[in-house]
Amino acid sequence: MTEFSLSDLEKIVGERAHSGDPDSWTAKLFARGIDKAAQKLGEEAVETVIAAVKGDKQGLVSESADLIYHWLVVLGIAGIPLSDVLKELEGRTGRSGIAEKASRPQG
Ligand SMILES: N=c1c2ncn([C@@H]3O[C@H](COP(=O)(O)OP(=O)(O)OP(=O)(O)O)[C@@H](O)[C@H]3O)c2ncn1[C@@H]1O[C@H](COP(=O)(O)O)[C@@H](O)[C@H]1O
Repeated sequence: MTEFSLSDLEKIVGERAHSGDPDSWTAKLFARGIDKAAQKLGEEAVETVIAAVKGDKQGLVSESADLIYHWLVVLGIAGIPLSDVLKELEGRTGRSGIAEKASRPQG
Protein backbone atom coordinates (compact mmCIF):
# COMPACT_ATOMS: atom_id res chain seq x y z
CA MET A 1 0.00 0.00 0.00
CA THR A 2 1.42 3.38 -1.00
CA GLU A 3 1.62 6.31 1.39
CA PHE A 4 1.05 8.71 -1.54
CA SER A 5 -2.20 10.63 -1.18
CA LEU A 6 -4.38 12.99 -3.20
CA SER A 7 -3.30 15.66 -0.77
CA ASP A 8 0.35 15.03 -1.76
CA LEU A 9 -0.58 15.38 -5.43
CA GLU A 10 -2.58 18.55 -4.74
CA LYS A 11 0.55 20.00 -3.10
CA ILE A 12 2.73 19.10 -6.11
CA VAL A 13 0.17 20.64 -8.48
CA GLY A 14 0.13 23.83 -6.39
CA GLU A 15 3.92 24.03 -6.40
CA ARG A 16 4.24 23.39 -10.15
CA ALA A 17 1.33 25.66 -11.13
CA HIS A 18 3.30 28.89 -11.11
CA SER A 19 6.80 27.40 -11.33
CA GLY A 20 7.45 29.00 -14.71
CA ASP A 21 9.15 25.74 -15.75
CA PRO A 22 8.68 25.43 -19.53
CA ASP A 23 8.71 21.63 -19.18
CA SER A 24 5.92 21.61 -16.61
CA TRP A 25 2.59 20.34 -17.97
CA THR A 26 0.93 21.69 -14.82
CA ALA A 27 2.34 25.18 -15.40
CA LYS A 28 1.19 25.01 -19.05
CA LEU A 29 -2.36 24.08 -18.06
CA PHE A 30 -2.54 26.83 -15.43
CA ALA A 31 -1.26 29.33 -17.99
CA ARG A 32 -3.83 28.21 -20.58
CA GLY A 33 -6.68 28.47 -18.10
CA ILE A 34 -9.84 26.67 -17.06
CA ASP A 35 -11.19 26.01 -20.58
CA LYS A 36 -8.16 23.96 -21.70
CA ALA A 37 -7.80 22.22 -18.33
CA ALA A 38 -11.50 21.31 -18.25
CA GLN A 39 -11.28 20.03 -21.83
CA LYS A 40 -8.36 17.78 -20.84
CA LEU A 41 -10.34 16.59 -17.82
CA GLY A 42 -13.22 15.65 -20.12
CA GLU A 43 -10.90 13.77 -22.48
CA GLU A 44 -9.37 11.82 -19.62
CA ALA A 45 -12.85 10.99 -18.31
CA VAL A 46 -13.82 9.56 -21.71
CA GLU A 47 -10.58 7.56 -21.90
CA THR A 48 -11.28 6.21 -18.40
CA VAL A 49 -14.78 5.14 -19.45
CA ILE A 50 -13.41 3.42 -22.57
CA ALA A 51 -10.83 1.47 -20.53
CA ALA A 52 -13.56 0.44 -18.08
CA VAL A 53 -16.01 -0.85 -20.69
CA LYS A 54 -13.21 -2.65 -22.55
CA GLY A 55 -12.27 -4.43 -19.33
CA ASP A 56 -8.73 -3.02 -19.69
CA LYS A 57 -7.66 -3.06 -16.06
CA GLN A 58 -4.17 -1.62 -16.52
CA GLY A 59 -5.62 1.05 -18.82
CA LEU A 60 -8.24 1.85 -16.21
CA VAL A 61 -5.54 2.37 -13.57
CA SER A 62 -3.49 4.60 -15.89
CA GLU A 63 -6.45 6.63 -17.19
CA SER A 64 -7.79 7.03 -13.65
CA ALA A 65 -4.46 8.54 -12.63
CA ASP A 66 -4.61 10.96 -15.61
CA LEU A 67 -8.20 11.79 -14.69
CA ILE A 68 -7.49 12.50 -11.03
CA TYR A 69 -4.42 14.59 -11.84
CA HIS A 70 -6.38 16.74 -14.34
CA TRP A 71 -9.28 17.00 -11.89
CA LEU A 72 -6.89 18.41 -9.26
CA VAL A 73 -5.56 20.87 -11.84
CA VAL A 74 -9.11 22.04 -12.61
CA LEU A 75 -9.85 22.40 -8.90
CA GLY A 76 -6.60 24.35 -8.48
CA ILE A 77 -7.37 26.74 -11.32
CA ALA A 78 -10.88 27.22 -9.92
CA GLY A 79 -9.37 27.99 -6.50
CA ILE A 80 -11.14 25.10 -4.78
CA PRO A 81 -9.08 23.15 -2.23
CA LEU A 82 -9.33 19.35 -2.23
CA SER A 83 -10.47 19.59 1.39
CA ASP A 84 -13.74 21.25 0.22
CA VAL A 85 -14.55 18.18 -1.88
CA LEU A 86 -13.56 15.82 0.93
CA LYS A 87 -15.80 17.76 3.33
CA GLU A 88 -18.66 17.46 0.84
CA LEU A 89 -18.08 13.69 0.60
CA GLU A 90 -17.80 13.40 4.36
CA GLY A 91 -21.11 15.22 4.74
CA ARG A 92 -22.76 12.63 2.51
CA THR A 93 -21.64 9.66 4.61
CA GLY A 94 -24.42 10.35 7.10
CA ARG A 95 -27.15 10.26 4.47
CA SER A 96 -29.04 7.01 4.97
CA GLY A 97 -30.17 6.75 1.33
CA ILE A 98 -26.62 6.88 0.07
CA ALA A 99 -25.31 4.58 2.80
CA GLU A 100 -28.03 2.04 1.97
CA LYS A 101 -27.28 2.25 -1.76
CA ALA A 102 -23.56 1.74 -1.13
CA SER A 103 -24.18 -1.41 0.93
CA ARG A 104 -26.55 -2.90 -1.66
CA PRO A 105 -24.99 -5.41 -4.07
CA GLN A 106 -24.60 -3.89 -7.55
CA GLY A 107 -26.23 -5.58 -10.47
N1 LIG B 1 0.21 13.08 -12.56
C1 LIG B 1 0.62 13.82 -13.48
C2 LIG B 1 0.17 13.63 -14.83
N2 LIG B 1 -0.68 12.74 -15.39
C3 LIG B 1 -0.71 13.04 -16.70
N3 LIG B 1 0.08 14.08 -16.97
C4 LIG B 1 0.37 14.72 -18.27
O1 LIG B 1 -0.82 15.05 -18.89
C5 LIG B 1 -0.52 15.31 -20.25
C6 LIG B 1 -1.74 15.09 -21.08
O2 LIG B 1 -1.82 13.76 -21.48
P1 LIG B 1 -2.20 13.45 -22.98
O3 LIG B 1 -1.96 11.98 -23.18
O4 LIG B 1 -3.55 13.94 -23.26
O5 LIG B 1 -1.06 14.34 -23.67
P2 LIG B 1 -0.95 15.10 -25.00
O6 LIG B 1 -1.67 14.31 -26.03
O7 LIG B 1 0.52 15.34 -25.14
O8 LIG B 1 -1.68 16.51 -24.76
P3 LIG B 1 -2.43 17.41 -25.84
O9 LIG B 1 -1.71 17.17 -27.16
O10 LIG B 1 -3.87 16.95 -25.88
O11 LIG B 1 -2.32 18.85 -25.38
C7 LIG B 1 0.75 14.53 -20.59
O12 LIG B 1 1.78 15.43 -20.91
C8 LIG B 1 1.06 13.82 -19.27
O13 LIG B 1 2.44 13.79 -18.97
C9 LIG B 1 0.65 14.48 -15.83
N4 LIG B 1 1.50 15.50 -15.56
C10 LIG B 1 1.91 15.67 -14.28
N5 LIG B 1 1.51 14.86 -13.25
C11 LIG B 1 2.01 15.09 -11.87
O14 LIG B 1 2.38 16.45 -11.73
C12 LIG B 1 3.77 16.53 -11.37
C13 LIG B 1 4.38 17.76 -11.97
O15 LIG B 1 4.41 17.62 -13.38
P4 LIG B 1 4.94 18.84 -14.26
O16 LIG B 1 4.04 19.97 -14.03
O17 LIG B 1 4.87 18.34 -15.71
O18 LIG B 1 6.34 19.10 -13.83
C14 LIG B 1 4.39 15.22 -11.84
O19 LIG B 1 5.55 14.91 -11.12
C15 LIG B 1 3.25 14.27 -11.56
O20 LIG B 1 3.24 13.95 -10.18
